[in-house]
Amino acid sequence: MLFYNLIFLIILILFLLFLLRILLFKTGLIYTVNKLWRITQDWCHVYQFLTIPELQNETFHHNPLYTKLSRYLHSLSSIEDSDFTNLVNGKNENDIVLTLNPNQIIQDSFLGATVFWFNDSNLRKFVLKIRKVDKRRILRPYLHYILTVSDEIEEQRKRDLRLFIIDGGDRNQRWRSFPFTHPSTFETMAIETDLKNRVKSDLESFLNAKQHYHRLGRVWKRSFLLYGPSGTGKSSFVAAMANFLKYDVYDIDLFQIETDSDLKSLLLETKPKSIIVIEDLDQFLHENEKRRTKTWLSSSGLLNFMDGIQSCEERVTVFTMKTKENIDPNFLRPGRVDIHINFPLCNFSTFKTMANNYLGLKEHKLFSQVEEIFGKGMSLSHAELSELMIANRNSPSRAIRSIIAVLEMDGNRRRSGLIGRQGEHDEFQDGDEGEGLKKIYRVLSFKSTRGGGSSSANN
Ligand SMILES: Nc1ncnc2c1ncn2[C@@H]1O[C@H](COP(=O)(O)OP(=O)(O)OP(=O)(O)O)[C@@H](O)[C@H]1O
Ligand SMILES: [Mg+2]
Repeated sequence: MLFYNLIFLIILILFLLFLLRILLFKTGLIYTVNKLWRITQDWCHVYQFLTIPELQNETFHHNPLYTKLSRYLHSLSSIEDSDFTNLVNGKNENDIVLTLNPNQIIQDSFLGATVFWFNDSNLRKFVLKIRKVDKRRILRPYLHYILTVSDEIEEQRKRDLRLFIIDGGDRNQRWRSFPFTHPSTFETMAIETDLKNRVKSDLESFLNAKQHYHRLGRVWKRSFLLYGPSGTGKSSFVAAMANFLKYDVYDIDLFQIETDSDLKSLLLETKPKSIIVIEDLDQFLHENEKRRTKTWLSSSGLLNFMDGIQSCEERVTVFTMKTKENIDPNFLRPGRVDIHINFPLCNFSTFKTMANNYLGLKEHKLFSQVEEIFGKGMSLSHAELSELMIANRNSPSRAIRSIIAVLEMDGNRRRSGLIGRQGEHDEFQDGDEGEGLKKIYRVLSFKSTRGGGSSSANN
């Protein structure tokens, strides 16, 4: 009997403890208990207060430690849990950042010790409250740790990529920059795995090849030509390269450049660790042949740029064009362009990758029909396929049926010679769809005067 009573008592105690836990969490009592516990601890310890003022006492110069500490404190997760926190906009309009409220106390721990920080905004200083017993043990390594973390955060912030475009209006400040947030990566692009890996390893070896280039007396730069019809992913590939390398992007619209020296000075204003993109080079070269005005960028100016005469180190240059036909081979020779990558229209394999990415389809009964049509030589660009898939994303069967219909319609038209696919011919029109990176960044309000499964990569 006694045994059963004991078991009953244990179960009852466990149940009550369980209820108490729920009560504490749900009602905020746990918070009050924690606070009381902290006050009790405060009574038992001797604390020391260290201040970090914003201005250095005698000189009234800015105290760099204050900035670094502020960066560190604002990155702490405990700032989210504290009673009062300010919400302000970050550097980007869409960022919301938490900042320390005056007299708000936040907690941090280091090497087993707990320290407290608060912001005395009237006197513009941060105050560190640290137990005397911990001070000798942790203060130096803790401050050192703060500086290291703060530098890392700053480094990361600086590496938030930016897209630079030419500001036609401002003669003094030619480059205008915006956050580069394009989500394209080599993983999200439907391109052959082999090509993807070759490009990635080429870029990786470029990153580590500074000494190698210099030993050979060459400028440490790499250049790519991406060519293929419209909508096959050339601009998306540039974005993927930037995200892979963590390089900023400078988008050069050759139509906005008036003279050779203009191009030169623009290049000299670019920073290392950047990709310089020249979209639709073929279009420019063809139009340039027609114009021949004196105040226009010359072919030799462009060739000098490609040769790296301006010595722009640590840059990757990317040219895009629809076709290499009728292009002066001088522009394409090795050294000026290191790697040529062809961007053809989709084949069945790229279609399957995109069906998997966009529709979550690995297999479907209509796939054999699609394969047959691709086998007959009919095709669509990645842009066309992705549009059809996105528009019908709620019904994969409908998506594939509409792709089949468009492919067949396209094939019939092409057989009867009604249309030629854009980009298969050397037709270059003003206001062409291919405004490249600017098209991607249409969201930016800045207006410029003009826009500006792969098969092979060959050295
Ligand atoms: N390989 C790909 N994988 C997945 N989607 C792709 C791929 N290529 C293109 N797309 C889709 O097509 C759209 C257009 O691609 P993008 O602008 O990169 O083509 P482009 O070759 O630069 O065209 P243009 O010559 O007209 O400038 C992209 O936004 C993307 O949605
Ligand atoms: Mg493009």
